[in-house]
Amino acid sequence: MRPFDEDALLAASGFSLAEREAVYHAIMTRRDVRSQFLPDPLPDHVVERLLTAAHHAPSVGFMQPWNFILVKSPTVRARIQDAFSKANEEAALMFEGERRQVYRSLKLEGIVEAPLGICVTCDPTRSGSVVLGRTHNPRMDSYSTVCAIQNLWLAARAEGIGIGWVSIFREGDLKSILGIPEHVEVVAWLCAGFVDKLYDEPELSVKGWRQRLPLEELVFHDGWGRRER
Ligand SMILES: Cc1cc2c(cc1C)N(C[C@H](O)[C@H](O)[C@H](O)COP(=O)(O)O)c1[nH]c(=O)[nH]c(=O)c1N2
Repeated sequence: MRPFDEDALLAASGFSLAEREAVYHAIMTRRDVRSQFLPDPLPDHVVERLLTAAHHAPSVGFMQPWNFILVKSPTVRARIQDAFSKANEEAALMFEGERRQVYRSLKLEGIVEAPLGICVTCDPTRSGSVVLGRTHNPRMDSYSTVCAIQNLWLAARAEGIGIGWVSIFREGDLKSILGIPEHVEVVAWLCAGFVDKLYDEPELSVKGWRQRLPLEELVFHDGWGRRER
């Protein structure tokens, strides 16, 4: 049994205290960015670091189903924003009354403001039809792609780059604008750009849309709903 002594745990991790704190700092201060993007272009070598972080994510059967479509073209980004606007109007109508008003007041994308868009896709055919670990749940390839996105998001935080995930689209619109093959899934449109400030808390929480749930309500022991240890 490992001792629960903090110094021993740290020594066993192979991380210095500062390194460990840096990991948690990136996790706790990462934010979804919609409107604080600076216009400066992102240097290619920094984008390369973000993509390398993404590419080191875990993936089911090590299938690495992702692709990253880097979109700098303002014209293409304007078309993507049109696709968002159409879907966002449909989305607004799904909320009732005052909630619809609040929804309409939220800024939910920075597609044109951010100097780089990254469309992250998942190719379910990447390593044949039978994939180790995906045999009984085909969604595992999408989950793997989401792991890559989270790696990129955290690396971006450490680089002073904000990321905003936009998902309010009809997938077919993005596919036709970007020429994505039918069998490939669009997982995310990420807005990326330098930021000089970030919200301390999720913007949706600051703006009263929804608050963070207490962790203890979400943790069960030895079965669904069991809160006692
Ligand atoms: C799969 C997925 C899809 C979306 C998001 C996230 C994820 C994980 N988020 C961002 C989301 O609103 C945000 O993560 C939460 O509000 C928590 O805030 P922080 O990320 O901690 O700042 C998001 N935000 C937004 O403004 N427009 C969007 O379309 C989406 N879509």
